[in-house]
Amino acid sequence: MAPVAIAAETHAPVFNKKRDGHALEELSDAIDEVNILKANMKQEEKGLYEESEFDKNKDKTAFRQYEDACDRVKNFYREQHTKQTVAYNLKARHEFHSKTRAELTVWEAMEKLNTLIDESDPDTSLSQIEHLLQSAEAIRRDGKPRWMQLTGLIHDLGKLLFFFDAQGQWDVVGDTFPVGCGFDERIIYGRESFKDNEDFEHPVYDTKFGIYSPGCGLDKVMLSWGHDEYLYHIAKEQSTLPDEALAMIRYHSFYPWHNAGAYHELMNDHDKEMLRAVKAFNPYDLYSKSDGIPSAEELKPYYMELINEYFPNKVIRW
Ligand SMILES: O[C@H]1[C@H](O)[C@@H](O)[C@H](O)[C@@H](O)[C@H]1O
Ligand SMILES: [Fe+2]
Ligand SMILES: [Fe+2]
Repeated sequence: MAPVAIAAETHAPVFNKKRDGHALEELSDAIDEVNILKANMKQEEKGLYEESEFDKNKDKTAFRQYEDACDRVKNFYREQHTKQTVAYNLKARHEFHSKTRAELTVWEAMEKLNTLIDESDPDTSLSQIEHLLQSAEAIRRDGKPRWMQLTGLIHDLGKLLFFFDAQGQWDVVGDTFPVGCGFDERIIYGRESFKDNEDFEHPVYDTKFGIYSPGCGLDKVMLSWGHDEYLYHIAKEQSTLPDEALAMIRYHSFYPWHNAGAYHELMNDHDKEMLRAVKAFNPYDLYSKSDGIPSAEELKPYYMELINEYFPNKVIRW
């Protein structure tokens, strides 16, 4: 018997490159399509303030332990609390409004951020794109509104500042606090950590209301300059995100306010409503840091659609 006939009788799986290669390609295209459809399936949306499942099983005592933090974090805050002054704040705001630093899509901005490791953060050493996707995915899994999922995805994009006008990380990352009124004990490492700041014990800037007045509203208050303030201005001008989203962006690092209850006497009625929104956002930012690492490539189609929904111009002026 000829060898060819034996192969045919035993049905040996002979790979035919032309025929089978094509079938494999089609199969892999079909799998890609199913994945994209799955990612795009719109879930039932829950309300912003509806009870959340997300942080129920998180050990909250495992986060933000600043007394036990490493020197990298302690040194960061010593420098930040020394250099964030009224004078610097005015200068940084002026510089911000004076030019466009770059033109990038939201996704390109996320990719650019990928090399930055945040020195102020005791809870994660992941790259920023991973942290952004973790936050967005936690919000999405909980069925929260689409605009909030997008807010999770972009909330730290202001850290791009580091690649533009920043003087280090101290004017980009870390918790925020007001300048121009008294440094509150509830800021990380307390008042003592401001002793080398030129505004410390200043006759106006370091008094309870300083340059502000009771109930004046946080819009009038200069928060220390960094990623929140920077992205807030960009999102306010270039997106259609609602006020709650803008507040989540502007105040998410203002822990002395949203977490420790400081500076409440500066709030107006609108701020009281916004405080609820910021508090609803916070667990997804903080506790998602211990979740698994999401795959940017797989999630990209879903989030691209969200980005296009709220940023009418594809290219953002940074
Ligand atoms: O270290 C972190 C980090 O920089 C975050 O992006 C910021 O939002 C937090 O407030 C801060 O504690
Ligand atoms: Fe942040
Ligand atoms: Fe964050």
